[in-house]
Amino acid sequence: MEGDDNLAHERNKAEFDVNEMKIVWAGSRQAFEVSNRMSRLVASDPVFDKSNRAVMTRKELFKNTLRKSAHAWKLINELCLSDEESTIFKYFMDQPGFLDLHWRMFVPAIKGQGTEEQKQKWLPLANKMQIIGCYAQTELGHGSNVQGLETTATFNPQTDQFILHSPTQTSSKWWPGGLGKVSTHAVVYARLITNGKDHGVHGFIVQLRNLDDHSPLPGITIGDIGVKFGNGAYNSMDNGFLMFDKFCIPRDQMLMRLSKVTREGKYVPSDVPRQLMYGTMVSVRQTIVSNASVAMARAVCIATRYSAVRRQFGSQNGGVETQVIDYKTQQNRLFPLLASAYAFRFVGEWLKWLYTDVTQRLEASDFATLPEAHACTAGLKSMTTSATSDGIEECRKLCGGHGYLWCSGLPELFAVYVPACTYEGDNVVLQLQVARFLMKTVAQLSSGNAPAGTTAYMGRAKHLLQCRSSIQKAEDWLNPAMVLEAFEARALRMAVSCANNLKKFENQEQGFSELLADLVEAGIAHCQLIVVSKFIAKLERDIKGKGVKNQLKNLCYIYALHLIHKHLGDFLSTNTITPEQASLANNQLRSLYSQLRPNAVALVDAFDYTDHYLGSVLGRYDGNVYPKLFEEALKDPLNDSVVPDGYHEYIRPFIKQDLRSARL
Ligand SMILES: CCCCCCCCCC/C=C\CCCCCCCC(=O)SCCNC(=O)CCNC(=O)[C@H](O)C(C)(C)COP(=O)(O)OP(=O)(O)OC[C@H]1O[C@@H](n2cnc3c(N)ncnc32)[C@H](O)[C@@H]1OP(=O)(O)O
Ligand SMILES: Cc1cc2nc3c(=O)[nH]c(=O)nc-3n(C[C@H](O)[C@H](O)[C@H](O)COP(=O)(O)OP(=O)(O)OC[C@H]3O[C@@H](n4cnc5c(N)ncnc54)[C@H](O)[C@@H]3O)c2cc1C
Repeated sequence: MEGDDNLAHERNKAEFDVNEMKIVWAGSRQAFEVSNRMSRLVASDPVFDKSNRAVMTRKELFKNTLRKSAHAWKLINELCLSDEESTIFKYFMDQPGFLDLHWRMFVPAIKGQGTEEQKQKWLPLANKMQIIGCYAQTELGHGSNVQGLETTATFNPQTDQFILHSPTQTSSKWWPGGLGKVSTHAVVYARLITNGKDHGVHGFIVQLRNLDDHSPLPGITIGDIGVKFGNGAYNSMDNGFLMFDKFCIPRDQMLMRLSKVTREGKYVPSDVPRQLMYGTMVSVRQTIVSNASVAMARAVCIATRYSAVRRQFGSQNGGVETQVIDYKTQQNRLFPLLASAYAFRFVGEWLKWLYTDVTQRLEASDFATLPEAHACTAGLKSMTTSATSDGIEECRKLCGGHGYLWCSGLPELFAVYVPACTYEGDNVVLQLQVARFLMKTVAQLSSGNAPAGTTAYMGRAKHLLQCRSSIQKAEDWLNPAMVLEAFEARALRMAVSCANNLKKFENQEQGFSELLADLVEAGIAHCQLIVVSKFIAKLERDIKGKGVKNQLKNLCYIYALHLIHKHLGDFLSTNTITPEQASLANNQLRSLYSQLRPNAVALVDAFDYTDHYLGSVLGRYDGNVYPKLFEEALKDPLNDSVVPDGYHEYIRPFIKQDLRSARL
């Protein structure tokens, strides 16, 4: 059977309304319409071609990214795209570049931390891209430990200026995207010093380059930090370094919405939590969770379509071979990833709601939910990006040898995606923030304060610490209350176990250091509970379309039960379930895989990705894999000539046994 016949046959088997599922995936009919229109607008424009990124030199790749960015900006203006449309348009451009940092970090940092006057001055320039900005926080010596940054901003009352200085090599800014070659400005984080006193890290708007000829301003040393992981991939981004040599900026360029420095040099501390200074990171972490579902879906779409096209073994007497998607091992690796894509989509929707809610509360000076918002954004960013990076790599392996080809789309996707485990907060460091939050919540349980939000379940500690799961047969694992209870009991018991172990240490910080590995596991268990509970909550909503809810139910329970299988040690060692109940979960999982199987291709079609966005010969909508693999191979520059360059110098001497003449 040809690839296109395979996929057409798969699509005919679907038991649900794919068009309605597309709307559930997009979040609303309107969101679907925008996403569909923007992705096709990008795909139809030859400037956004991505086919030769792997064979471009770094300079070519970078210049091509500038070209794409300029073209995108021109189209956004000509077509009067809304903010929502232009964000999605840039996303489907699928080209990491300075625009990401300008719009996602520089502009939000000014919006969140600038005074009204500062916003009035800087935002119109930034919104029209008359200045281009980046987010310069990380230094050569410190990234995770923000309080350990070394760059100084010393107030000089004589000139009413701050003097920015990099006192050591390790204080050089290192990593900011867009800094190396493009940005004219940056929001720079530096230690504020007034009257010889260090007030800790604060944000400043700093001009870096001359607006006429783009040269760095005197007192500024700046450049790109060099080639990063993978061909093409994130190398389109100019991650940069920056050093200040007593560089002066006016006082009104300190971001002063939170704390201030007066004309006399008096420091006026913030009367709101100083952590609001970290607000830009919280906002980006929230969007990274939604992006995780997109990246996971992209990899899964490629692996699912290819698994339906690919056949190996199983033929008798020359008949058709088995589609590899029919092997239970393939399903056991692939279907949980498909379920994870949907799970991350829905938790991303919820996190967006939570973030909007906390933002509105902060505007009304209600800071009560800030720790929860920080824990959720940090923990879910960590959990979903780790799972997605691993998932993309698993999808590559699911595609066998061809998955290793650049044109499968998976190596580049992995190389672009994997730094998400590090940027915007290292995943272990962020998960430890969740653990701290959990330890505080557990410590307060005896005080009578009922925990709220995502830790509300801890208020039922008495029950959850001693309950035994009442699962008796495999179908019980489709009971939402029973599944939730298992995840709640496991998460609570792991957190309480850490808290009890902490008590054994006289010094709590030392205890925390000793127990770091267990604390991370407790944080992950809590985050997995959040994802499962938000998926279950989604099923309780009104979901339209023939068979759509049924498919979502299958995916939800596949997500939950595969986690039980993967983290069985946690569930058994906390006595949350018995080995027999675990075995029933496995039986149920196998049955769910069989139910999902005929719908697999339609479930990835529901992502509505264009072939342009997927960028994969293996994941093509028409399944026409083999002829296109040949086409791609023939395009490789090595195939430009039949006899390769270097033949006469380095190959012929071997064959003719005249190695003395080889030019070594
Ligand atoms: C194939 C091609 C595909 C192409 C695809 C293209 C698609 C593009 C999509 C792109 C998507 C996104 C683009 C993003 C681009 C990424 C850019 C990356 C940018 C960066 O990385 S910027 C730098 C980020 N840096 C960090 O994240 C640093 C991490 N560290 C910290 O955040 C903190 O320092 C900390 C570790 C969390 C805290 O450390 P510490 O405890 O020492 O901190 P403090 O003493 O300052 O605070 C203590 C107190 O405060 C609480 N707290 C900490 N942070 C926050 C917060 N943000 N909000 C609220 N509260 C906070 C902390 O919990 C403590 O509370 P406690 O006292 O214990 O109650
Ligand atoms: C592609 C990319 C883009 C980036 N873009 C930007 C940008 O635009 N702007 C910007 O300012 N920065 C940017 N960064 C920097 C990024 O935010 C930092 O690299 C990140 O915050 C991690 O910090 P680090 O590099 O100092 O890691 P480190 O903290 O040095 O981590 C090294 C190891 O130590 C472990 N570790 C560290 N602290 C602890 C602890 N307390 N407990 C247990 N383990 C610990 C970590 O888990 C990790 O395994 C970017 C980075 C990358 C890779």
